[in-house]
Amino acid sequence: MSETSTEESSCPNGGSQLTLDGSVPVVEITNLQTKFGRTVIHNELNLTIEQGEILSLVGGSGTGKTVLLRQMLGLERPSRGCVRIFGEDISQASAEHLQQLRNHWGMLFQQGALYSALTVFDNVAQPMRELHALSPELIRAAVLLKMNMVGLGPEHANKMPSDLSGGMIKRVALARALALEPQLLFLDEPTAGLDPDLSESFVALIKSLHRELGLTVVMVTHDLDTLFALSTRIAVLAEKHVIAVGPTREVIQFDHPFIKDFFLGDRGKRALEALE
Ligand SMILES: Nc1ncnc2c1ncn2[C@@H]1O[C@H](COP(=O)(O)OP(=O)(O)OP(=O)(O)O)[C@@H](O)[C@H]1O
Repeated sequence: MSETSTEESSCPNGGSQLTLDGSVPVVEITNLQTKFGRTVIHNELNLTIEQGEILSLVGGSGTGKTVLLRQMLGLERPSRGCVRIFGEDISQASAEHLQQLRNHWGMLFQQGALYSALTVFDNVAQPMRELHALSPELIRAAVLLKMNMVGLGPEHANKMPSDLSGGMIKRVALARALALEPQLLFLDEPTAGLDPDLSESFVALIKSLHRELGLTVVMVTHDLDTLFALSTRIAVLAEKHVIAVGPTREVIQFDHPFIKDFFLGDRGKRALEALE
């Protein structure tokens, strides 16, 4: 885990605030502060994400979206405050426990991040093999099932990442992110680098997987079409914290220069019109 300047990163006693239906939120971030040296990136940042949401994080460049995502993944520790995932304080979790928790979430990195020396099959199988608990037959069946879920037939199993198009790399990376049947999926710029048609079909795939698997999704994206098509709520990062969070239509009404620029420029208006 990489270190920011840590002062007292911990959660208040007493456990998670329950949601309206009495369940524990999937993600609960409380009074989070992130400092690199003297530079404060986040301050008094709060965010709760409930089961089944697709929450998109947006904000200007350098507002700390990626850092926040990495903190939710347990890859970075905040300087202060609390990050609970499935009710567990992950900044206090031991490396071993964090590894177990990681099996409950999947991550799709921006560039796909496939192992270039491994075939499609082996890339998807890798998280399953790391469990050291599944037989080769079970892994084979599960890999083919995950490939099928993302629209890749068995004929692609022995291909190398260098043989794949950008859209296929994203699909393989998504199959790998889903390998351990996570309840929570993190997406970093899922449609970056895809042309509009591929982007649209990848969005449709995420939408159907979200529905079928009952996933909770946390996404960082600059792409307004992707944002509007997928998000059940949007959280806007500015001035070191979440300045607005809610359904798209509510957030875009919020009176803030970043929100006006980002959502109500020409591109934003076109994307909104396409949604109506
Ligand atoms: N390990 C680090 N050490 C020092 N500064 C860092 C570190 N990681 C991130 N930062 C700084 O924290 C700030 C937030 O970075 P982050 O990558 O989270 O921004 P972002 O909102 O994702 O930006 P973008 O939209 O441009 O990708 C940046 O100013 C970055 O330089």
